[in-house]
Amino acid sequence: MAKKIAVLPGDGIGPEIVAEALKILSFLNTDMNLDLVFENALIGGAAYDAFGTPLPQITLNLCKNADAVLLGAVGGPKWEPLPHAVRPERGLLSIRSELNLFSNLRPAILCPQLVDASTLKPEVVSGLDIMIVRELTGGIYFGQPRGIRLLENGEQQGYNTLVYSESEIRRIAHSAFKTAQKRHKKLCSVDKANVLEVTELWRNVMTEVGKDYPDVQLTHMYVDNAAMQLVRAPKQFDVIVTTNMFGDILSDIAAMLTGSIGMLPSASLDASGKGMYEPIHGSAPDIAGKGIANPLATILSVAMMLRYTFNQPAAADRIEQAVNAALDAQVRTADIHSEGMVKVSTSEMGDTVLDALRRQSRQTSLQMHDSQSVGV
Ligand SMILES: NC(=O)c1ccc[n+]([C@@H]2O[C@H](COP(=O)([O-])OP(=O)(O)OC[C@H]3O[C@@H](n4cnc5c(N)ncnc54)[C@H](O)[C@@H]3O)[C@@H](O)[C@H]2O)c1
Ligand SMILES: CC(C)[C@H](C(=O)O)[C@@H](O)C(=O)O
Ligand SMILES: [Mg+2]
Repeated sequence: MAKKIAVLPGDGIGPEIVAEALKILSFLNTDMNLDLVFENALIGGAAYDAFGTPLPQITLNLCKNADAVLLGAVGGPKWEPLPHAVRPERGLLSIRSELNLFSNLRPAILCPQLVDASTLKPEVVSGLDIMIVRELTGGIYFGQPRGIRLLENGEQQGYNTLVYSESEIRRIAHSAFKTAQKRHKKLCSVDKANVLEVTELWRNVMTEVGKDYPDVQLTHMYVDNAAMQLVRAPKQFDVIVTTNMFGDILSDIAAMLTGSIGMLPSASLDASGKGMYEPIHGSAPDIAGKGIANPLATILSVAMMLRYTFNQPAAADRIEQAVNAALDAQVRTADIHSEGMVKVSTSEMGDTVLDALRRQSRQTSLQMHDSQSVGV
């Protein structure tokens, strides 16, 4: 049976980068008989403008009935005056929560061609390959109570609540340990257990779950130190597991180690492996509509979709190889451009990746032809 992908372009550069990712996915769908079908829906500010809510029921139903979701980005200055409950960002939080996408994988990999684009010295970053596992449906993003209230003395007070239950910590811990087992078996849990009781519980549960994974070396680090260590010596990390808000911040830091926030993809998974795939960056209002956004984070998110939800590692490998080939061809969007490279637009970058995929197909059919000829 065909597998359905819900496509939510969102706001700002969202539609521009999703269009490039769909070029790639549609080509592979035909080339590799993946049997995928696509259906679009509105989310974020675009949904608010059409329906008065950032997550309309029709979008939610589509996503619940889909096998995977591809999302661009949401938000922008146009919707900033709105009350929080209907802001574009709340649509994104609601879909993550409604689909139970508690495990957010954010790989920070430095492509060798972009060593010069990294903010760090080559010897500090070359070969960088770390995975941030961010808890995505709990913590301060969702804790109640929240709001802004009027105090008796007449001043306003803003408040949010950082809460984690043992079961929420335990499930992200298992997800992180399993991720580490498939990599270099090193897991660093990042918290603020010296100050926040909730993350003392986080640390205790991580340690307890760690007993089920004796092959994984577990360490703990405070978040302020982790931010510093990511910039000082990022290759000390293999897998990092952390809370919703700390993961949000640390992944933007890690993005710059890879050259640009436009390079970092993500997978947000539920317990069954169903997932939503999106770049970690936002709607980039400052460059929206200019055709200069980097689509590679979204294209690489599609590779994660093929690997994690559709169990198509060969198709995922092809995308990653094609992205490498595009970088080898020295084309660069503005955010990763450096002297001597060819500056390209969003769609030209997508086309270059597509050309590389086409070349792979031709090479494969030539090889098949050659081996058949030899057989004759
Ligand atoms: N997942 C999401 O949908 C998501 C993530 C982050 C921020 N946001 C929202 O996006 C809006 C803008 O937020 P922000 O400016 O803080 O963060 P942002 O990630 O949108 O942009 C930060 C900077 O990075 C640049 N940038 C981002 N993506 C890029 C790309 N693909 N190619 C080249 N440059 C890129 C932007 O031009 C900007 O200078 C806000 O409304 C915010 O809430 C949404
Ligand atoms: C837009 C916002 C809700 C979102 C988050 O904080 O999770 C974004 O920053 C991200 O990293 O996906
Ligand atoms: Mg973020």
